[in-house]
Amino acid sequence: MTAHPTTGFTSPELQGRETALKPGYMSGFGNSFETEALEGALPVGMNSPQKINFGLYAEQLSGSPFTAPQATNQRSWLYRIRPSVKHSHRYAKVDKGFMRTGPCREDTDVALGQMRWSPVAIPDEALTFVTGLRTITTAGDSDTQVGMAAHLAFVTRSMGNEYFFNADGEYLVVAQEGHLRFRTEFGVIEFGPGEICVVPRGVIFKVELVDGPARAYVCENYGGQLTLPDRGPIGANCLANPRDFLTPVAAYEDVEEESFLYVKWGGELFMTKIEQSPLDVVAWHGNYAPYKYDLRRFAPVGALLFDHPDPSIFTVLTAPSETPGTANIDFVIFPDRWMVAENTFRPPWYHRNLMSEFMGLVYGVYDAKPEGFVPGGFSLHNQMMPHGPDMQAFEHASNVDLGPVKLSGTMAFMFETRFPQRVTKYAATLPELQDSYIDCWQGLKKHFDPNRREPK
Ligand SMILES: O=C(O)Cc1cc(O)ccc1O
Ligand SMILES: [Fe+2]
Repeated sequence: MTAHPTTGFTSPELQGRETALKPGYMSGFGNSFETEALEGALPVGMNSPQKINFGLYAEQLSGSPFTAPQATNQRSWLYRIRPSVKHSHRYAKVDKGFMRTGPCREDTDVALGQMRWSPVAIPDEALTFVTGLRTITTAGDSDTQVGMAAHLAFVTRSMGNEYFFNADGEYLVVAQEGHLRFRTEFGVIEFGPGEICVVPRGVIFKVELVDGPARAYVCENYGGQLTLPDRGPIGANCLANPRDFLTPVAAYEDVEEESFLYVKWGGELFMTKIEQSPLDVVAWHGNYAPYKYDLRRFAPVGALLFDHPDPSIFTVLTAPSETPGTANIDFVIFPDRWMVAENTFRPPWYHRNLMSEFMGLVYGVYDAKPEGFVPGGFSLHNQMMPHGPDMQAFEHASNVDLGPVKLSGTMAFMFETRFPQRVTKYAATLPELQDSYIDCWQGLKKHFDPNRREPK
């Protein structure tokens, strides 16, 4: 496997070398990349010559309208053994299992309120990334390209001659247990707990296990692509830095055997049989491609003297809407960090929010919920539903001596959207749904005393 000579990112050369860059990846966010698995496969200076080296076909994959402004225009050119159109016969609708797509208003008896689930155990049955995808919430409408879905993915079996693409949105996959290998049209991405992988809408891939059964949280973005947030007065550095995003170098399969291509389109699942592997892209260039990111590379910026800033300072990626500052999705993390604020209630404040908040915990302890919110579990604080630290966290944070404290070994995250999130029937009927969640605030005491003044 060799990358394009001009990029310098050739995987064999990097193998075994102590380098910031992992073998097989190119660094940067939203770059115009170019990479070839066979030297000379990329046409030079043009996209579509009359004939292409090695008898390859040229194909454009557009992630934005052709006419999108330069800053949001996304497309890649793929040089492949056969064009994708040869990768499909007639599509047949197949059982979509527990996959749901917004708008989805399933009849559930679930009462309005704050919700939390214990981790759902990885099932014993054989599940691929496709059959093991279980939708927890949906928001907005995939047809109008607004909103999102939050899913759990259980993977107990690698996909062999099965491949998949999602026409309804892009996937942001947050590994929680076990490593996953995404073999995509663009190359191979391997990642595990603490890392994320983003697969843009329409990109064909299959998922393999690396070290045993895996569980992941997945955000499906129906809207415009996830991008880096503007840093404003923070300046040119910190938070998620572009160089830490890794896109794979080209890698292809030249496999002539019957394969099954699954397609999620319009909220339904379809399948078509093809005669060969669709991962036959020998070279590609462009800025529309999958990538991975290690969340531990996130450089947090926070309160240096007093008060608790809004969690938007921990935004890793954002999918903007047409309204400035009102995201279709913000992907926010709560990583290791020092707490140093003086005379401050340090955990999240009590709040009610226009945006709805789906949270998960990859590992460690979340400071607002030391009990009950455990790795692999998840919670939903929907539009305008009040929430905040549980009684135990409130009493502790209100009375503890405020020296510098490091929150270590922790990684919580939030999928935050401007839309209300509708809970699926699957999620509403899970035995892991915690009936007693709201009791965590029941013990909050009345401390009010008109004569009590805190010392200045
Ligand atoms: O609800 C939560 O736990 C997430 C959250 C964290 C925080 O520091 C401030 C606001 C917020 O919604
Ligand atoms: Fe919140």
